[in-house]
Formats: sequence, C-alpha cells, structure tokens
Amino acid sequence: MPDRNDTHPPPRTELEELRASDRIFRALLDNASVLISTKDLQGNVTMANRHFEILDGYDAESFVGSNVFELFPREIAEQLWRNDRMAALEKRAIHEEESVYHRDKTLHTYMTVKFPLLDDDGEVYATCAFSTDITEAKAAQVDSVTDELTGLKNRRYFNIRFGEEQKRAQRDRRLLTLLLIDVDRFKEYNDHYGHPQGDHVLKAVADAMHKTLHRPGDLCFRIGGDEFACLFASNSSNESEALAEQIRANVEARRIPHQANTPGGHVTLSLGLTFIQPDATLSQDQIYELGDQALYRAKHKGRNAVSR
Ligand SMILES: Nc1nc2c(ncn2[C@@H]2O[C@H](COP(=O)(O)OP(=O)(O)OP(=O)(O)O)[C@@H](O)[C@H]2O)c(=O)[nH]1
Repeated sequence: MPDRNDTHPPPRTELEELRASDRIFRALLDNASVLISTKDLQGNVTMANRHFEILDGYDAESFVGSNVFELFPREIAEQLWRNDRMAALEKRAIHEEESVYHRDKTLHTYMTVKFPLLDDDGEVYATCAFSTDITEAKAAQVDSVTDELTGLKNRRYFNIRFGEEQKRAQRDRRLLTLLLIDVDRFKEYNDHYGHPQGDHVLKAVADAMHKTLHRPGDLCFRIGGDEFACLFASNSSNESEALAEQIRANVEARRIPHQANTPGGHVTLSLGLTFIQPDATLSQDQIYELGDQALYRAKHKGRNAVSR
C-alpha cells in the first residue's frame, strides 16, 4: 500500500527517463526553424526534423529512409553529399554554404555545419547536418555594397576591398592598378538632356567597364556621381593602359549625343591610371590622390583621354 503521507513520486525507471528526454529532444527538433538531419554512411536519411517540410518535393512518408540522390536534383545532391563525406572522412565539423529549393521553387542558401556521429569505439557511423537559412542576410549584404543604379560595387565596398587587394598583390608579387574614370562634362549633359537620360549614360559606362574588365579578380566600382574606379592586377603598366584605353574607346564608339562636349559632340570619358608596386608603402588615400592627379591630367589633355 502506498503511504498517503509520502509526497514524493516513485522514482522513474531508466526507460521512463529515456522517454522523457526523447520527448524534449523531439520537441526541440520539431520546433526549430532550422534543418536538422542525420544520414548513414551510404547517404540515406535516418532522421529529419519537421522544418524539412519547407523543401521542394518533401514527402513526410518517404523522406527518412531515402537516399540523398533520390531526394534532390543531381547537382544539389552532389554538393550535399560531398560535405557529408568530408565530415565523415576527416572526422571534423565542416562549415559550408549549401543551396536547396524551397516548396515555392525559390533557391535558398543555407549555412550548414556537418559533423560526424561516433559510436562507442569512436568510429564514424553517420553524419549530422544543421542548416540555417542565410538567403536574406546574404541579399542584404550584397545590397549594402552594391550601387543600385549600375549594379557595380559601391564606395563602401571599394574601401573594404582596397587593403585586401593591396595585400594580395604584394603576396603574388603582381602590379595592382587603380583606374579612376570620370564622365566628361556630365553636369552639362544632365542640364541639357535631363537626369534620367544621365542615368542611362552612367549605366553605359558601367557596361563598358564590365565588358573590358571581366576576369575573376577584376573589380569595378561606382564611387559616386559620375566617378568610377577599377582595381585589377596586371602583368605590366602597358597592359593596364591598354585596358583603360579599351574602356575609353568602347564608350566613345557608342556615340551617345552630348552636344556640350566639344569637339566630338558625344559622351566621352577621362581616365587616370596609378600603379601600385608590390613593395609600395603608400596609404589608400595617397594612392587615390595619385589616381586623381592622373585623372586631372587626362582632363587637362582635352578630355576623352587616358593618362598616367
Ligand atoms: N544623372 C545622374 N547624375 C548624377 C548622379 N550623381 C551625380 N550626378 C551629377 O553628376 C555631375 C557631376 O559633374 P562634375 O563632377 O561637376 O563634373 P563634370 O560636369 O563631369 O565635368 P568634368 O569632370 O570637368 O568633365 C553633377 O551634375 C551631378 O549632379 C546620378 O546618379 N545620376
């Protein structure tokens, strides 16, 4: 007979303890707005939390038990599986961005950490993945360093990248070039043709820059107003000058009418080049000032010109 005065509940069995902790574990998994799953070493899903319902093609009946290559399009499955394999083979946590489609057919980027699960002998028997949607954060990051009108990177990004590029060029012992570009008599263009038309000119300049400087590592910026900049590594100052000349010629060849811009009567650019030697010790401001002086020389030459 239980003692009516005993207020303590009877001790829980080990099984009851396990069930209680499993209930907490399941509740945590199912209410977490992140993707949490495990896979065996053949790539079969052995556990997936409720948040997987957000994924395109998700079917609660068959998801667990299916192979990653049956669940996702081939190139997505390859990317997911590569990171699982790496976590298992290298026995360490792998942090990687992964992309998957949502039910609404939009592609989302996740920051995923994948880590091995070890048995009592310390051997890997599965991998666990924990993925957080970073799509919006990434878009906001891109917006904050992008010029809305031209799609080029903005001054903020120029300031972020300048030091990094200088260090990279020093390490690779390559010549870094800063090219400053300004539209000739743009104030008069705006006054005559109107601001919206002026915006088209700025887009045309951005397009010409992109068409010329399209190697990986080439960086093009709109610094503000009608002022643009490019930062790129090259083999020689002559090679850099030839690229600047291509941008100048590209815009001139578009023959965009600009009646105040005599003598040609078309939109043209002035361009100033500065070369940063791998062992240079100048600050960003000093280098920019040299670029500005080169640009001033191009204006002084009569505009529609490249100067060093
Ligand atoms: N359409 C348009 N104009 C802009 C924008 N931002 C700045 N501007 C204009 O760009 C013009 C820049 O002119 P300035 O820097 O004075 O020089 P400039 O007329 O190009 O003369 P030079 O450089 O000596 O050839 C100003 O009239 C600004 O109002 C923009 O986003 N769109």
